Amino acid sequence: MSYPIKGEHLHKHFKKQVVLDDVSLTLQEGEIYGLIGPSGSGKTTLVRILLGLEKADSGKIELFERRPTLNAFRSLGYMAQSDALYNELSAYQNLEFFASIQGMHGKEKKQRILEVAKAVDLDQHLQKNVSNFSGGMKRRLSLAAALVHSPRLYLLDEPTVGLDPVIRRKLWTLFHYLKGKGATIIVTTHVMDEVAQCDRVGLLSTGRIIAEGAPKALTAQYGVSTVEDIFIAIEKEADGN
Ligand SMILES: Nc1ncnc2c1ncn2[C@@H]1O[C@H](COP(=O)(O)OP(=O)(O)OP(=O)(O)O)[C@@H](O)[C@H]1O
Repeated sequence: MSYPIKGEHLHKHFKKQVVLDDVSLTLQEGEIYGLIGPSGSGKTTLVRILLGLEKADSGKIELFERRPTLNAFRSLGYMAQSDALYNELSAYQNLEFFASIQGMHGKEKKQRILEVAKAVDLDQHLQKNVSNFSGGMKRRLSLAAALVHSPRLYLLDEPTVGLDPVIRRKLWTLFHYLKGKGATIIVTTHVMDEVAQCDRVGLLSTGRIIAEGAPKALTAQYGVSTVEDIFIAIEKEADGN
């Protein structure tokens, strides 16, 4: 089985704070991997290290079974927690920008922009300036920007935050569709019904992945009925309760 991304023995600290303490994870091709953990447990830091946006103090990353190059990092589909969009441009122009830096042009670019806009339900709003978008519309546009070049690997940092349940469900249908096409997805989330939709989940706490596996296998391992119960137990432990 090939693996699109692998992090080995990753360590990271900010000043005196140890954020990642020997984290290793390997994603399998075509899986949706949910990264969960208490707020501040290092999920975003881990994702940013896997993306090459942050440097680990030590440890190793492989992308598509190779030492990553800048181009390999750039080819990934990344959706950050805060939207990195150009407010003064239209949604179409934003997507055009992201498609262009991925080397797309001409008819193919235009067609793909329309496709991804439709996938996130923004095809009727492409000519609007992003400054007039709601928070949820901006999230969806950020996701469309991450999809535009059809990457094989997506790193999505809380992609559904602030979205209504109908749109959230639509986006998860889209994630499953992408998976069906062979893409691999790592997604951070606090939403437990999303966790249940992941093939595997990694629980990050105090800088370590303390448990990893299919949601059902994990709940069985912890003797609880939902992943939420594991999560709550971890938070209590972190608070010293
Ligand atoms: N650039 C930075 N400089 C200093 N500290 C940082 C920096 N980035 C993150 N941290 C700290 O590292 C810890 C982990 O942050 P991170 O954003 O990775 O957590 P998270 O699990 O993604 O949290 P959330 O679920 O709230 O998004 C936090 O205590 C945060 O304050």
